[in-house]
This record gives sequence, C-alpha cells and structure tokens, in this order.
Amino acid sequence: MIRSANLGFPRIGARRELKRAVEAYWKGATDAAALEGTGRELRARHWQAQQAAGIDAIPSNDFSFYDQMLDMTALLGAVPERFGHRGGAVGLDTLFAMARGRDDAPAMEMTKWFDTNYHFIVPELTDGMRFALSSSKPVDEFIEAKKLGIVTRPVLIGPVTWLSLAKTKGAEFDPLDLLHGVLPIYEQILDGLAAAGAEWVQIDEPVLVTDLTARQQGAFATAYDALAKAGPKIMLASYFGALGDNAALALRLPVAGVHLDLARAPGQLADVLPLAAGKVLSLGLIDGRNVWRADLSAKLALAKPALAALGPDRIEVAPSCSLLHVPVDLGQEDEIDDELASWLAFAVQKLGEVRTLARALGEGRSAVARQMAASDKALAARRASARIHDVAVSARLDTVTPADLERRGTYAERRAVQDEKLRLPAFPTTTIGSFPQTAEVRKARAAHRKGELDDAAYEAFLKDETRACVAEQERLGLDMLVHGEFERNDMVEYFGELLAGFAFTRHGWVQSYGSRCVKPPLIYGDVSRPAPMTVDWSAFAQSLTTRPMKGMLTGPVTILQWSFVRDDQPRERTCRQIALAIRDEVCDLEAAGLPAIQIDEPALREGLPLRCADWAGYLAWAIDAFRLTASGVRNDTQIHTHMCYSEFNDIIEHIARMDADVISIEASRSDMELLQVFGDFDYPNEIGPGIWDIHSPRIPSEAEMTALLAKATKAIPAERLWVNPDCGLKTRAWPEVRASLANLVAAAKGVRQGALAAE
Ligand SMILES: Nc1nc2c(c(=O)[nH]1)N[C@@H](CNc1ccc(C(=O)N[C@@H](CCC(=O)N[C@@H](CCC(=O)N[C@@H](CCC(=O)O)C(=O)O)C(=O)O)C(=O)O)cc1)CN2
Ligand code: MET
Ligand SMILES: [Zn+2]
Repeated sequence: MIRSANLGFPRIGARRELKRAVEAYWKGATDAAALEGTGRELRARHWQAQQAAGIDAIPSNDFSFYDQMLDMTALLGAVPERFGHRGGAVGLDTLFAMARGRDDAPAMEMTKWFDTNYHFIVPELTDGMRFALSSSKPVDEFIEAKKLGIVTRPVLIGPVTWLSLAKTKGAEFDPLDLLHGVLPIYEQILDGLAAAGAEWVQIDEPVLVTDLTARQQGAFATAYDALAKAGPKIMLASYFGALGDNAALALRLPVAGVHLDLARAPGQLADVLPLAAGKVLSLGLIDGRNVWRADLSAKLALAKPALAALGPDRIEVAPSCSLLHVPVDLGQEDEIDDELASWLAFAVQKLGEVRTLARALGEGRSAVARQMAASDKALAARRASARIHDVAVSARLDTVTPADLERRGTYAERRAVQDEKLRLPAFPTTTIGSFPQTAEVRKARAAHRKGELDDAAYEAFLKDETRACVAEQERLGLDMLVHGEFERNDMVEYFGELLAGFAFTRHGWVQSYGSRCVKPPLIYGDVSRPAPMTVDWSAFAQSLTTRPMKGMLTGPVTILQWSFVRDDQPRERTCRQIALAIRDEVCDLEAAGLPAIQIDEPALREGLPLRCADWAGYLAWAIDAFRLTASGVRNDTQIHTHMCYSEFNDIIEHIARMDADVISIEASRSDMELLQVFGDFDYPNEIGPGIWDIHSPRIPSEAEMTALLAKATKAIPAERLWVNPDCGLKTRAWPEVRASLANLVAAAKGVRQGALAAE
C-alpha cells in the first residue's frame, strides 16, 4: 500500500458557511459559541470528506477563522503591544482585532502569500520580543478529530518561513535574530501534539522554494536540529516551486519526510531522489493551484522512478500544495456543460485523483483501470476539442508590432495636454473605482441572475446606484470621479463573463483574505471580446457630471493571474490575447468621451516568479501586455493604473516602464514606506499613494491623512502627487465611506492651502 496524503483542505465551506458565520459574529448578530460551533461542524465535515476519499494522512490545524499565518502568530504569543494582550490565550476578539484593526489599534499588515491571491497577516516583530505558547488550537483540533476516529497530521507554518515573512518594527534587526526565541515554543507545540497522540506533523516551509540567504540556510539547520528532538515525525513541506539549490539543504535536515511540488516542478524529482536516503518523499503530483483534471497516466509515469528508488514505504502521494487555493467541489456545479466539466477537478475530485494514483502505484494500474482510462479519455478529448482554438485570435496576435506598445508622445508631452484638458487642482483627489457593494446591490444581482428581476429593472436599479454615487462624489468634492462598479460582481469575474474563451462557476469560491472570497473564472480557450463591455456604464456616468470621469478596467496580467488559466499554452500567450481584448475596450472608452481610463494591475507583483532568475522573463511579457493594452490612445487621454499589496523595491524600473500617466498604490498600512522607492528611483510620472486603509472598518481622521500626505511630499514632488484611498471601496459601508472621504478631501484641501502659503 502507498499512503495518500493531503496538505490542507479549503476551510470556507462548500457554500461559504464560514464566511457567513464570521461576518455574522463581526456584526454582533451571533455569539462566539455559534461561531465556534460552525467551525467545529466544518472541520468535521472536511475531515470526513477526506476520509471518504481514502486519504491516509489527513491534515488538522489547516482550519482557521481568518488566516493560518495569523494563527501561528497567536500561537507564539507574538501580539503587537497596541492590542493590549496581557498574556494567556489569545482570544477570538484579539485575533480579529489584529486582522481587522480596532478603533484604538490599526490592523496588522496584510500581504500576498507567495504568488497566490491568498493574503496573510504579516507578523510584526520588535527587537527582543518575547514569545509564549498562547493557544492550544493545534492540540484541540487534533483531539477533536481523534474523537471522530480520525488521527490527523497537524499542520504548522515553520519557524523559518514565519520569521522570513515577518516585518520588523522600531529598531533595525533581522527577524531571524528571534529564531532562538520561537524555537522553544515550537518544541512545546510539538511535544503537546506528541502527547495527544500525533505520530506525524506537517511543517510548511514554502520559503524553501525561494532564493535563501546564508542566514536563512543557517536558520534551517538550527531550527530543525531543535525540532527533530521533539516528539512527532516531521513532514517538511515545500511547495509553489522547486527546491532547486536548496534541495541538498532540505534533504540534509533531520526530518522524517520532505514534500515536493511536482506539479510546478516535475523535473526536481530526478534531482532529489539521489539525496533522499532515509527519508519519506511526499510526491505532490496533483496540482493544488489549478482546476484542470490531471493526466493520471503522465503522473504515474513521473512517480514510478520514486517507487523504484525508495520502495512503497517511503513514498506518499499528495496534491502539490494545500487545496486552499482551489474550489471545494465540482459536484455542485450544475451549470457547467458536460464537456467542460469533464476537463475539471476541484478539491474533492483532486483527492480522488490522489487516491487513484496511490493505488495505481501500490497495486498496479489495473487496480484502477477504469479511473485511469477515464482520465486518458478526458485529456484526449480536451486536446482535440474545437472550443479551445479561434483562428482569428491567433491571426491578430501575429499582427502586433513594437509600435503598438508605445504611447504616441512622451510623458512630458502627455502631461502638458492632459493638464490643459483636465484642469485639476494640485493634489487632485480620486478613488480607486468601486463604491460599497451593499447587500442591496448583491441582492438585486442575485435576483437578476435567478430571473426574478428582469433586465430592464436591474439596469434601472444599477443606473440609480450609479447616479447616487456620482452625486455623492460631487457633494464630497472629489476631483476625478468614477462610476462605482455596481454592475460588477468582481473586477475579474465580470470581465471573464463578457470575454470569449472564459467559463465561470456557480460555487467555485476560493478564500482571498479573511471572510472574503473570489470566484476565479476559467480560461479554457482563445480569448477575444465579442462586444464592448464597460463603455455604456462609463459613458452614462460621464453624462451625469461635468467633472472628469475615469473609465475602469482590469488589466491583462491581473485577469490572467486571478483566473484559472489553461495549461496547454504558455501563460504569456494567453495574457497577450487578453491584452488585445482590453486594448479595444480602452480605445472604445476614449471614443465615448472618457478623458481618463484606469487599467488596474493589482496582481502584477504577485505574478512575479519566486526565483529572481525567472523575473526578467516574466516582467518583459507582463509589462509589454500592459503597454499593449494602454497604448492605443491619444496623448490627452490620461491612463491610470492601480496596484495594491505590492512591494515595489525590486521592480520599480519595470513599474516605470509601464509608463502609466498616474499610478495609485496601497501605502497606508506601511506608513508610506512603499512610496520611498518611487522617490529614490526618481519615478517620473504621477503617483497617488493610498492614505486610507480601506481593508479596515476604522475611519481615518483628517489629521492622520494630512500626516501621511506630509510624509508623501518628502518622497515625491508635490506636483506629481494624487490623493486617494489604498484601494476600491466595495467592501466598506456607506457611512464609513462618506466620513472617510470627507476627511480625505479635507486633508487634500488643507495641504493645498498649506502648500500655497509656503510659496
Ligand atoms: N478576484 C479578485 N481578487 C482580489 C481582489 C478582487 O477584488 N478580486 N481584491 C484584492 C483583495 N481581495 C478581495 C477579494 C474578494 C473581495 C470581495 O468582496 N468578495 C466578496 C464576493 C464578491 C462577489 O463575487 N460577489 C458576487 C456574489 C455575491 C454573493 O455572495 N451573492 C450571494 C447572494 C446575495 C444575496 O442574495 O444577498 C450568493 O451568490 O450566494 C456579486 O456581487 O454578485 C465576498 O467575499 O463577499 C474583496 C477583496 C486582491 N484580490
Ligand atoms: N477598481 C478596483 C476597485 O476599486 C480595483 C481593486 S484592486 C484589488 O475595486
Ligand atoms: Zn486595489
């Protein structure tokens, strides 16, 4: 027998039960007992689903009410001072305050988990910080599963990854200086798990697939020497790429097993096998980052050398990474046609594939002949399907020339004619696009989808929302307006629904951060734009006001990055197809009279490969895709772009190469730190650093925002600064939005006056 394993199961629930429970608790509609109850039910259901799928190593502690990194932070007692934690167990409310902020304490930072659209809460470290075991969650959940008759393999984020992803506050120091402080806590956790009966633990160290410093390498040796002495056997999990030059380091550590991502990096198996003496290898064969049904014959062939080299007791079969990043169950999708459905696998189906492969390896292909044949057949049908190719799209790709990637004039020329046309004040105020997606808006959309609200009534409703939103922006005194995005369910899914080559799901939700989920569209074929997508909405909004209106589009890299992308051609090619479709939309918006057009690229940074050696290749095609999208317009059309959750330090020259007239960035949670690099680089175009952290329900005061603007003027010349929130306002409620935007406009006006007085 060959063991089958899972690294993590989606915790949100097949119908987003966790989202609803957490949000009800935040609203005060339910109590902690009710929330804990939902958590328990979901955990039980998910463990049992994995057991039913025949998985041997079932994870626990992969559940979280908000984020697994935040849970690790709480477990270590690493609660920043401002949350007033006085030792003992970190309770639910402290946990949520850390994630979301509280009136008296801003939230901790949030950033992307490697190259995914999942966001984690960044640990915040201070020099000499003390740690203490401050939660019993891993042990509690292990015991909870055991009572259901399931002996799980608890999951922890490893110490080197946890520290490497942390940021330091106050004095300058290396987070790894605190390794000796956290290791005793990890040892206590492992001892506790061993005492509760855990034979194995999974420790996630995804930093193992990145370029490690000598300090990090040393930390691995120190950490695992210590942890190996504690009770349970350790399955050290790497994922999202190849171990590469860290392979020897990882395989030398005194751990019982190592997990490899063989979906992203199938080639690494050959490199690792000779180093695997005495270890169990967990073969991450089934792609945990995408939704395509696996080619089981190819996976079986890939795994066979491992079986030959190590024998059946020293391999296990698993998904490439936690299944957190894929939807729960394809079985719920009744609107996907049978042909497309036969090409897909979600979390539940993927566990079936894991089990089939484990049996094929252990008992021979004939033991699972039916499943293997079905996989072969589906793969062959997908390859041969007429739906995936569109000759007109390929023909157009061939006509693209370098000139299509260039704006007509230089930035200086464009700035002059745009200033002339737009006549904006200094420190112009704007927003990032979306306004509150209230329950009413979502209800109307749901009713429209179900046929309870006809097209005309839905359109009339959206027009009313847009009208009210434009009036509200005029009343607040904003300078450049937006239409509010009420017609959009999501900035990527909406475009996916209107572009050819895309399919979408009904229940394919994936957690993005906290209770927030996305439903990534599926790109299965060549992409094109059958008709204009946003022009009517933007033109309608512009007709309501004499102030300049910004057209609002999602950029090609972000559409690519936040979709499940076909795996039968290079991503670069799919991205270029999307770029051409959005370019047409940009030109149509200009023709409809929109003076400014924003092309959002919040996922550009997230798409950056995890290894520096791969950056140049990605950045070349990703930036070119943006330029192709943006360059069809006249000089007097102002192109904006927007990015959030991005570190720009390493890629600033490429951001400059995008050559957007204005870029708005998220900057408030980092206290404008993100802006420094634009100043140091002498970034030539206009910038709007966010001065309102829109991911927190907290309303920032005028004084606070003035202070951030003052900081911004230290890094960037005043005549190039815009004033705006960190990101769109769709997750906020109207009262917060009105109050915060009033403060934001007041701060901008104050700074304008101060700047004039100083002259
Ligand atoms: N794709 C994507 N990735 C992103 C972002 C983003 O905007 N989009 N932003 C950044 C931060 N991440 C975010 C991710 C999600 C949300 C968000 O607000 N998500 C919503 C869902 C948005 C959505 O698709 N809404 C749909 C479906 C709404 C819904 O739940 N409908 C109900 C019915 C509604 C009712 O009857 O009341 C249902 O289907 O069951 C709609 O508006 O139409 C949520 O989780 O609540 C915000 C930020 C980074 N990554
Ligand atoms: N225009 C989009 C919005 O305002 C940009 C969001 S970036 C995640 O919601
Ligand atoms: Zn944003």
